[in-house]
Amino acid sequence: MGRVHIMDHPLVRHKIDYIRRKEVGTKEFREMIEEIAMLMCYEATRELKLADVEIETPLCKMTGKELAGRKLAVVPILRAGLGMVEGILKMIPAAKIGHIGLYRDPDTLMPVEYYCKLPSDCDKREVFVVDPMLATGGSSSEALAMLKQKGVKNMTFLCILAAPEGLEKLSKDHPDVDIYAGALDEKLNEHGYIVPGLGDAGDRIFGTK
Ligand SMILES: O=c1ccn([C@@H]2O[C@H](COP(=O)(O)O)[C@@H](O)[C@H]2O)c(=O)[nH]1
Ligand SMILES: O=P(O)(O)OP(=O)(O)O
Ligand SMILES: [Mg+2]
Repeated sequence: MGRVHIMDHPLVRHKIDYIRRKEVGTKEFREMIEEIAMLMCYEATRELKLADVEIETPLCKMTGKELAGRKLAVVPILRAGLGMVEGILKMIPAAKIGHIGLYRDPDTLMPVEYYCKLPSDCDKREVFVVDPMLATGGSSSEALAMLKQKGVKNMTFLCILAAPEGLEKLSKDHPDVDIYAGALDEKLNEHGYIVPGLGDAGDRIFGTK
């Protein structure tokens, strides 16, 4: 059964509540999304497997540890997920990157697919799927389903803000996937926006509004 982890680190909380402010501009918003993603990645990789490795320090030989097991991939849901990629790569620089393009139809709130390009060996990798906003859960649930169709079995989903509705849908549709959320907000409004939220993450990251 996948687990839901709501971050409780003071740095994450401080940074999230900072960028919620409507006066925070594109440059600062983008930089802080990256920093939050980096901190969340640190937590979400806690259970990666290690193996022994023989090394030599300037003083002596020792048995050290190195990452072992499955290789990693990061898959942002376009566009907004792109804002989290650099932060995650700071922690796991060797990860490969796939892209899933989904936009949310403004009337139906249903996800519409427009792009999918994944590493060819994605099915053998541990995949971190990222989108800053888990609102209705439609986009992230669809993205995870697309990845499962390509044979991916090991996935973790990371978002910066989650609404209760999205968390419920995603954990019901994909009970095998661990979910990490920077903060859990109160509700969705009638347009499917997270409240209190931070607005449209894609527009704030790319300055398109
Ligand atoms: O407050 C919000 C809510 C949503 N978004 C964008 O929508 C999708 C996720 O919406 P779902 O309803 O969960 O499919 C996400 O990719 C965001 O780009 C937002 O920016 N702000
Ligand atoms: O989910 P949307 O429609 O908000 O997409 P984008 O991330 O491109 O703003
Ligand atoms: Mg958007």
